Amino acid sequence: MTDKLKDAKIVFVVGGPGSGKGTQCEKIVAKYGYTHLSSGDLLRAEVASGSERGKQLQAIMQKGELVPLDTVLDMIKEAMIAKADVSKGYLIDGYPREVKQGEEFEKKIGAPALLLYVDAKAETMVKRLVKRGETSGRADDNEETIKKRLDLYYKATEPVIAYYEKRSIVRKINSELPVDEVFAIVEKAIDELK
Ligand SMILES: Nc1ncnc2c1ncn2[C@H]1C[C@H](O)[C@@H](COP(=O)(O)OP(=O)(O)OP(=O)(O)O)O1
Ligand SMILES: Nc1ncnc2c1ncn2[C@H]1C[C@H](O)[C@@H](COP(=O)(O)O)O1
Ligand SMILES: [Mg+2]
Repeated sequence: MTDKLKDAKIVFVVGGPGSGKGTQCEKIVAKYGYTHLSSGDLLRAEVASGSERGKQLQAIMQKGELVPLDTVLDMIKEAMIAKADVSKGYLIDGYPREVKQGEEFEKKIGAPALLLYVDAKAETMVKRLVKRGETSGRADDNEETIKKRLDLYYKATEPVIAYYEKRSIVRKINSELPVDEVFAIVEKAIDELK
């Protein structure tokens, strides 16, 4: 574990592709001043840098697959340390994607205080992503890759929720509702943390 992060308030934000994780994180940042770290955004920044590693990551992400655990965990840890002196809390969005990622995070960084489980129906997620794909420029917002991302979510990521439910830190958020109504549920979960 890293000393600089030993007292960090950590919130995992988990949910299917297009469930609304990033949308809710933005609202949490605006109200609570937390640090938002999306593993997907960190990876896309590496891709955008044009590095050799970025090229390899792009190929994996375009197929809707998961990048290697160490790559993403190192990026998150580095970004957390960079904000350690000023952060009021961390939103770790899109991580863990599988139980092993959660275990390794806890060994190397620390334990989450809360897991926000952003829940929407598959049909809703697909519709949102297809629409987002009209303007996002994301190489993975196309129907073929969306299907793979969804399949992988149900297979690899849903078990993460069951794993943390045993510790009673999971708050399920109904993301079928309009954005502000979803946020009202999120606020209650964050307020309980204080
Ligand atoms: N409650 C909502 N109602 C309607 N549209 C929503 C809602 N929440 C988010 N959206 C829209 C905004 C985006 O265009 C799209 C996906 O939301 P977003 O927050 O980017 O999802 P996400 O971060 O979970 O997806 P990804 O896993 O692909 O990063 O859906
Ligand atoms: N935590 C992660 N582990 C492995 N791969 C990841 C992780 N977070 C993001 N990725 C890769 C694979 C995803 O399909 C893309 C996009 O992520 P998103 O959360 O939808 O922005 O990046
Ligand atoms: Mg997102």
